[in-house]
Amino acid sequence: MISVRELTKVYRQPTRDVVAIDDINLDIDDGEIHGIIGRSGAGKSTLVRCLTLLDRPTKGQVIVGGQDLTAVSDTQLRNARRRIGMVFQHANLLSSRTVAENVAMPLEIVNTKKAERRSRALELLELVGLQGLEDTYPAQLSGGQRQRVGIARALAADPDVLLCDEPTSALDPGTTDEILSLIRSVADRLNLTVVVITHEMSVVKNLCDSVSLLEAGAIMESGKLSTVAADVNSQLSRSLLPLPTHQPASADMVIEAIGKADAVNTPIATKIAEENPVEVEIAAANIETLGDTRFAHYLLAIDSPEAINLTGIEATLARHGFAIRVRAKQGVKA
Ligand SMILES: Nc1ncnc2c1ncn2[C@@H]1O[C@H](COP(=O)(O)OP(=O)(O)OP(=O)(O)O)[C@@H](O)[C@H]1O
Repeated sequence: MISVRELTKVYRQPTRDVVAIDDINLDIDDGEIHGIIGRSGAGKSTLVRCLTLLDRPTKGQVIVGGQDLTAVSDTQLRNARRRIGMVFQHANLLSSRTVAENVAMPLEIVNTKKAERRSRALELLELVGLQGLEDTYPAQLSGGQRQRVGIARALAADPDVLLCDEPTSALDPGTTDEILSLIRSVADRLNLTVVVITHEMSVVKNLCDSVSLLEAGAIMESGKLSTVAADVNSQLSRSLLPLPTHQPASADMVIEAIGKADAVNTPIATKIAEENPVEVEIAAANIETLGDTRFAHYLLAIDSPEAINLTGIEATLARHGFAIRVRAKQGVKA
């Protein structure tokens, strides 16, 4: 549905060039909700502008529904943009217009008749849970309600793609949860492909099927949430399944292990101790559900009076479905 190929954006400045987007490749399937997470300055805003061609990429392609937006005429681009609904951090509603008129604005631009605009607005307001508020004004609404209006407006022209730029960054945690479940439910119902730009891992955890980590304009990691989380060497996994910060001062060996699904039910410390001549302590643990899958992330402190046979421990963990990363191994057999 959405393919990005070798996308690059360089801002030319008098003294230096700023590479804001650096050779990005990305494929997002139909109906998928993809999160792009990055810190301030990572290039998120530039990427959003390049995805909609509001900013011309220096190089590369943005292909939406089989159409390369970098290679079409201005008229074709305007039409293509109508298939992409935008949700912003602040709903950016017009204060002089009613809620229904705000929702219908994308239809006004394409000269849809007034009665039809009204009926579409009412339908969408019901979809986002704001029935009865059609004739109120934005100032009479809460932040969460305003964002619901923003979502309804993004859906007015019946898009295939929803591009959400920090959709919950201005909201409190409870309202954030409500807006994320609304995005999920409209995406499912209308079979939308969704791109969510965020700096918050909780948005990725609660909403997305897949994720990319953007750093200094480049994608460092990308994949399905369940695959990325299970990768013990992944930077994203460490943020998706964070371990408590208080961890053991020392042990002969310290291992991080991540398992998912059935592996979560295994008493892994007992299994290691049964199969290897060592003592095992679970020094830190995090058990979480991402999407439909349960994950266990452990920090195992292993001690032994003798040199430790790492291969044996690795075999036990692998047999029970755990991927591991050895953090410290002063007690390991050479
Ligand atoms: N118009 C511009 N001219 C020059 N440099 C720019 C321009 N827009 C962005 N940049 C630079 O590109 C890089 C990426 O900026 P961008 O605003 O896309 O990051 P961001 O991840 O959206 O950050 P934030 O979350 O703080 O908005 C930064 O180094 C920024 O200074």
